[in-house]
Amino acid sequence: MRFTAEDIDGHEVARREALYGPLAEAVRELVDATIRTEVDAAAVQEVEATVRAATARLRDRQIDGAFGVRYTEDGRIMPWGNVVIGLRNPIAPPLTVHRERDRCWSEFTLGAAYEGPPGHVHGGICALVLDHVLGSASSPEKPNFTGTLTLRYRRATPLGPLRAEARIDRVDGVKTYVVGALSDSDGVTVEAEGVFILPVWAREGSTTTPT
Ligand SMILES: CCCCCCCCCC(=O)SCCNC(=O)CCNC(=O)[C@H](O)C(C)(C)COP(=O)(O)OP(=O)(O)OC[C@H]1O[C@@H](n2cnc3c(N)ncnc32)[C@H](O)[C@@H]1OP(=O)(O)O
Repeated sequence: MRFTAEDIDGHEVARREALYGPLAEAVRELVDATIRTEVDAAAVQEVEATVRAATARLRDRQIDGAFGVRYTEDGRIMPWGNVVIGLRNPIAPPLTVHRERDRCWSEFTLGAAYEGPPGHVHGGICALVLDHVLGSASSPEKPNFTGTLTLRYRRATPLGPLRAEARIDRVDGVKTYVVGALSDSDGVTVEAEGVFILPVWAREGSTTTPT
């Protein structure tokens, strides 16, 4: 498991955010446009060549494998490759998760890239978002892992503006039980319950390391 310390200060973090955030946002727009475009064949082929050239340019220099979770010496976490919140991940909507004591919530919009049933969010994407928001609520600091996630899809979730929220129900040793929901403007679409578990290597007195 890749947790990496980066010896950089707040200014450097901000510089990288300002550099890579707009790139990821531009690629999100590209994904949306790729799904929805109706331009002619020549224009599609021209854009394909442009995109392939842009990808090759970025690959001139790249890391091996995934981004991992990086952190600075002053404790700032940079989960920039994360599929839900990652600043550098165009697949991430991305969510900004807010916290207040034992509750977390996020308001966000899911567009054409997240479609399952026509005009509606894919059920796996609902699970993805709820897993992350419930997991965030389960612990402000420690890296809890999803042990069990149970969902009840009450009605289809329309693409568009949505809200996910979660709160701790109870804590039992290394297990934190969390409840939450995904909602649109008409109310709850998906209910969720999760058991989040502190992995062995993060437990008090553990001498094991993340694998
Ligand atoms: C940037 C910040 C982002 C924060 C939000 C992140 C949210 C997203 C979270 C994820 O997506 S994590 C990725 C998906 N999850 C995994 O890949 C987990 C894979 N499974 C594991 O790593 C281990 O199986 C797990 C850590 C879940 C448990 O293994 P352990 O060996 O640590 O469990 P252990 O045997 O010590 O059991 C501890 C307790 O948990 C219980 N338990 C174990 N596995 C369970 C399970 N799967 N479900 C429910 N309970 C479980 C077990 O019965 C026991 O209960 P008791 O204390 O009452 O005896």
